[in-house]
Amino acid sequence: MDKTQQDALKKAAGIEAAKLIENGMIAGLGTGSTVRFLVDELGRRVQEEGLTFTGVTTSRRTQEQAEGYGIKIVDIDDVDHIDVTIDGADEVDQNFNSIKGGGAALLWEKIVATNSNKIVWIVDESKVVDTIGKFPLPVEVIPFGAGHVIKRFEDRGYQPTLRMAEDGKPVRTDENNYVVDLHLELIDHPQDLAEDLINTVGVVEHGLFLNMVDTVIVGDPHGPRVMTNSNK
Ligand SMILES: O=C(CO)[C@H](O)[C@H](O)COP(=O)(O)O
Repeated sequence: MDKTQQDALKKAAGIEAAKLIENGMIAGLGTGSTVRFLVDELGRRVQEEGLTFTGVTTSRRTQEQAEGYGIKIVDIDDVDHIDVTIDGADEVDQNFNSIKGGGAALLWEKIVATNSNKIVWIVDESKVVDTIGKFPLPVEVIPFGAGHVIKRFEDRGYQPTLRMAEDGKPVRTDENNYVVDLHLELIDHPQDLAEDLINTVGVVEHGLFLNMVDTVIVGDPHGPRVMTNSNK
């Protein structure tokens, strides 16, 4: 699949998901290129159809895009609930285990998702896999002592790399932390890995989102299809 085809599938999933947002809702808005299409469509509905809703965003990038359309964005601590969060994902398997954080927004994404009544992900079909792990697993790490955390990951065979920006400096998250990507190829025991990572001092959060999502809208050449998680 080339990028144009992939973008068309991302866009179709984003437009489909935008239908879930109704007047008066509080909606979590994710991060990434698929979510950009979602926010474009929500912006269109706000401007052309008079849709009114309040957004909580998972990154400053999404906040800027949404506010550009006149969508009201508030701080997560200014709302007592989030009706639904719509976000992208990097990989998702049939058990609804997923890797997120390709866009370095995993920490806010997990906080917003954890505080949402319903979680929806929008992906193109290439993101649906048998077993997660081919996509490098992002881990958000405190800069102080990050070299030692990376060394620990190396010792455990996780094949870590510090994510670098185009300016040659480490990528910084919205919380000013680093992102370390683990090149694991196959994650057979995601729960064990998640526990190991979160118990490593210096790790703030990891990109394993295990059985959190309710619905995945998959951009498919035959039209968006829905995967529903009945085991959550
Ligand atoms: O987790 C994310 C950002 O941290 C994104 O949702 C994920 O990387 C998918 O991005 P895209 O829609 O660009 O493929």
